[in-house]
Amino acid sequence: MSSSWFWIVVVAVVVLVAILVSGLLIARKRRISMAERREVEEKPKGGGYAASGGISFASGGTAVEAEPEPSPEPAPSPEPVVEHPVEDRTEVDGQPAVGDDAAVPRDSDQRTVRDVKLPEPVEEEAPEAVVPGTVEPIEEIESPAGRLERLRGRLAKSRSVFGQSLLGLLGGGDLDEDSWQDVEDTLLLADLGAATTTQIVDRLRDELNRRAVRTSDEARELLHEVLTAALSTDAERAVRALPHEVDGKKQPAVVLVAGVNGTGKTTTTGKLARVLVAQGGTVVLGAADTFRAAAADQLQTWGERVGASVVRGKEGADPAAVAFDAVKQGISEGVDTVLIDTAGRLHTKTGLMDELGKVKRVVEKQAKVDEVLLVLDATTGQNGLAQARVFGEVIDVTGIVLTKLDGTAKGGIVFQVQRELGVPVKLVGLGEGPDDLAPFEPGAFVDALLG
Ligand SMILES: Nc1nc2c(ncn2[C@@H]2O[C@H](COP(=O)(O)OP(=O)(O)OP(=O)(O)O)[C@@H](O)[C@H]2O)c(=O)[nH]1
Repeated sequence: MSSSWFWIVVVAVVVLVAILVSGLLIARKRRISMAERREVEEKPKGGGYAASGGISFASGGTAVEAEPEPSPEPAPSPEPVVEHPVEDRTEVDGQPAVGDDAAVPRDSDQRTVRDVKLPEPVEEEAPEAVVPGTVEPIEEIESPAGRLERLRGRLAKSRSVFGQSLLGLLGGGDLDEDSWQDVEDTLLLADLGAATTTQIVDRLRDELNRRAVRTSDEARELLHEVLTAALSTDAERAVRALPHEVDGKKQPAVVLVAGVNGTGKTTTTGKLARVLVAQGGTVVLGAADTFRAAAADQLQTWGERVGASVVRGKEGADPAAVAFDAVKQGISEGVDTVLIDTAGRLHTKTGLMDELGKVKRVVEKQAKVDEVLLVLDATTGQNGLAQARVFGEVIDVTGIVLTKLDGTAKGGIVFQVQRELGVPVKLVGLGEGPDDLAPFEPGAFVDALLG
């Protein structure tokens, strides 16, 4: 019994020792595996790749002065970073967020031309000048160079839709049929008319292939050349408004200004008088618009302003009689130019159109009409062309004045008017101001269109 108890105690001790030893081994094994795992977790992310600094972003526009990025680390990043316009953005933590570009344009350069307000040209204060024979001081006229600069600014509207889209299309090199269709549409939308558009597109296609145009500068040069050529004419663009001699006696130049209502005849007559007087000429203004009393008053104001005498009749008087009197006075005073402002008339009213023919015939009883300027409002587009055709049948139009070019994105009407009427555009009206009249020069005009 005692020996059996002895063996039971021995076996129990052996089992206890075995359990203790294996428990120790398992515990040790577990400690090692946990320690190893901690080691793996402590490895740097990215498989051990360590960048030397933060990623630098730069805006696409003008370079902004670099500033070190604020960092939680004591040592600032050596890499320059671009200032980040946080206040302009939707997110508040200063970090890029998905889609935030779509919500807020970060780069002001991305704004379209339409959003930009063009600065008005700075008006220089005109010094006073005195016309010989008058005591009234009159304003000095802006130089022709200044007026051309104004043309550039005023045509900016046309430029944004016309020049820029054409340059965009052509500057890209080889054009597919869709792109050529876009070029054609742009020209038609700018009122160049079907015939002129076809001519210009054909020419552009030929030249684009021949010259292998690749850059926007080359495209601009080509466009400039083709458009200028489409505007050129053999006809004289000078306004015939200077005196000449008849039988050894000075004869004033007679200029008749015609057009439908509201195109800007009176304003153009006044502006023209201003240019002539500023060049030292003497002018008589004939207010042959006897339908609208205000028109004669308007011309009278212009006369006082520029130092020209005005001949006017009673309201409803025969316009031909007023025109006759104006020329008579001009001859007797020995002035250089007689400018006759006629009444606006609808080109569809045969009676009024006939009357215009009569004005010319009556005036020519004493002096030749040297220039018949037809004033067309550029904003009326194709309608202006229809007017011009009818006027051309009644009186011999010798020059076109295209007014209100400042108010239209369709400067292209110039091309059509000249091509279809065979009459040169001589002057362009660019606003209501006294100096907003400029000579028409194809090169300068195309320059302004293309920007
Ligand atoms: N923006 C702009 N306005 C112009 C231009 N030329 C004339 N105007 C304005 O067009 C309006 C009509 O001008 P008028 O000179 O009275 O026109 P009109 O042809 O004599 O008019 P009627 O006597 O009614 O036949 C006026 O408000 C002018 O200031 C121009 O080149 N640009």
